[in-house]
Amino acid sequence: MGETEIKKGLAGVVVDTTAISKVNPETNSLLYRGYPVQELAAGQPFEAVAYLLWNGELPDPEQLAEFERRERSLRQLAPGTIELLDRMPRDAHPMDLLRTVVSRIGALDATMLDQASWTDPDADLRRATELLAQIPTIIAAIQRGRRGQDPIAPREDLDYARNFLWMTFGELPSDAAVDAFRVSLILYAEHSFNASTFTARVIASTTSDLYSAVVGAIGALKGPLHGGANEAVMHIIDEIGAPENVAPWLDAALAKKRKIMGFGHRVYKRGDSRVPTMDAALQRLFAEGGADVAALQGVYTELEREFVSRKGIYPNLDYPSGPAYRLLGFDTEIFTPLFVAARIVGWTAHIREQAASNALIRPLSAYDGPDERHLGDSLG
Ligand SMILES: CC(=O)SCCNC(=O)CCNC(=O)[C@H](O)C(C)(C)COP(=O)(O)OP(=O)(O)OC[C@H]1O[C@@H](n2cnc3c(N)ncnc32)[C@H](O)[C@@H]1OP(=O)(O)O
Ligand SMILES: O=C([O-])CC(=O)C(=O)O
Repeated sequence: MGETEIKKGLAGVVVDTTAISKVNPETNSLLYRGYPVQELAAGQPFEAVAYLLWNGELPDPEQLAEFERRERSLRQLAPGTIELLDRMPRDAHPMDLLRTVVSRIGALDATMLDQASWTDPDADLRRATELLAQIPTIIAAIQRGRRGQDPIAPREDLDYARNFLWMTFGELPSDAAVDAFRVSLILYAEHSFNASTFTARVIASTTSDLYSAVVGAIGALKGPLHGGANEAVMHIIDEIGAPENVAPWLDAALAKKRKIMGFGHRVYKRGDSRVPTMDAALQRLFAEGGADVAALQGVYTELEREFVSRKGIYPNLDYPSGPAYRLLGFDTEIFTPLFVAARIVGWTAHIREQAASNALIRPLSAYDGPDERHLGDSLG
């Protein structure tokens, strides 16, 4: 391979510019269009953050009202969607169900018949808004289907976060619970060139369409090294069971060289900028009490303390989000779809940014297979 330096996993490689967000591991900060994400999470509606990421500026009150009106008007699913879900295995992974339904939304969009429209920025904003509005309706139906319950229709009198919880559970939780959900959506909405966003940008770079890019991104997010970690965190916490089991469990896991899900990050090496905000929301949920909270809180606290002190590897956003989603009442397998619901904003912002200044993404590889040989060689 000569002098070629291989950057395995593209680690440390800067492949393009972006104006959407800035992840800064030096200052442990994350800016959305210049605003610290903590400031946005402190009080902005998720809808305002979506508007900001797509348009570059926060909406004024009229713009926000118009954006909310439009999002609320688009929440209904196309005919046949629930029937499609019913025809798939009820115990299929919700990410596979969601990926399939999103793909169908693309097939139903008549503008896909016109190739010239595939990368049209206005059409893409319309498509992105429809996906933003409909993904919660799909996820809520999947969650209810897993419990043998019928879907609940969206309500236009409720904001995004409340409507999502209403469609899932048929009741509204406490204000602290709604707020923890809103905070998680804002923190999950965008994170520069992470694996799923980069996947979306690779697909967009071929001048394919937004739906194809989103379906690919859903596939990339599903992996436990990326978004699937919020589900995997919960499996680990359930496996440990009680705080006193943490140390022996960790001894065995590390001896087997298991990855401890919800810890570590490709970019942040001294802690994920979003964790303190999500952890504070989780602590407010813990304070509300309820069944099994003590064991969950105990394992969560002890595993972080023990793993950080042993390895110096810090929690990422998936670590507090998993337990928060458990306390909100979602099945563990629904956690990564919830990440999709938020990240659709970042993905589609990046797909439009890629299209606006496109270059086909096609890196090089260093060949290390057999030297040139010929079919006749083996005949001796
Ligand atoms: C929202 C998100 O997508 S955030 C990421 C969610 N993913 C997870 O939580 C999965 C668990 N974490 C990991 O697998 C990793 O930390 C990743 C994939 C996120 C980042 O990995 P990379 O940047 O490639 O770092 P890499 O995996 O090389 O880790 C460096 C070292 O730390 C160790 N390490 C990193 N994370 C962990 C972990 N969670 N558990 C155990 N060891 C870990 C590695 O084993 C490696 O050790 P070594 O040098 O002795 O081989
Ligand atoms: O940035 C990454 O590599 C993963 C991540 O935290 C995210 O996508 O939110």
